[in-house]
Amino acid sequence: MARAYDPLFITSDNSPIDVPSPSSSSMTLTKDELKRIAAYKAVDFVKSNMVLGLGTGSTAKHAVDRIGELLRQGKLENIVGIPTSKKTQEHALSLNIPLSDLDAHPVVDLSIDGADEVDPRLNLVKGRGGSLLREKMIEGASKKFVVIVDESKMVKHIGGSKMALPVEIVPFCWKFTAERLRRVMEGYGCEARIR
Ligand SMILES: O=C(CO)[C@H](O)[C@H](O)COP(=O)(O)O
Repeated sequence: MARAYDPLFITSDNSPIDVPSPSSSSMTLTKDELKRIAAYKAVDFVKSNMVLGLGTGSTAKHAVDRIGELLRQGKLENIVGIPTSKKTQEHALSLNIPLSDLDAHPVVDLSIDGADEVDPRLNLVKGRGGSLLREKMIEGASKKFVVIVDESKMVKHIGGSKMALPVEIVPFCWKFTAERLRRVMEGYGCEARIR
């Protein structure tokens, strides 16, 4: 059962994992420190010889940092990362994490990423960081997907944060697609807007 820890962990087999509460000392952890603690915990799932999907965003960045650190220390070996964005690609390269793609590695052992919203049934909104398509491709090809979120991402229902729902479209005739989306959303109080 999920407890009110911040952050909360969930895995693709739908079983929430409790993370020990941050230090009980009087030290107050910032949101970014909590993200880092959660991200490091996610990296506990990483073993040598894995093909890893590397997520995008401020939370996933901590996981990539940790993977780089463990490789440098020799605690992890023979890791191949598949980045979900150009930004993550550059970051992983700066940490000397060997990279590949889905053509060369169509099966991914584990992906680690953040999310924008999570509902009680573990439905997610992802992609506000702008890498929705790559994330869906890489994380969809993964045997296991660890999602790292803090409490601010937990919503009663998808859309609960009232923030934009990302939809990635191809540039070709984008106005046509935007109009189709507008029609689909008609009556739901949404507007389709290009970011
Ligand atoms: O989906 C994503 C990128 O497309 C991110 O995982 C999501 O936006 C969460 O980002 P952050 O960890 O910075 O809050």
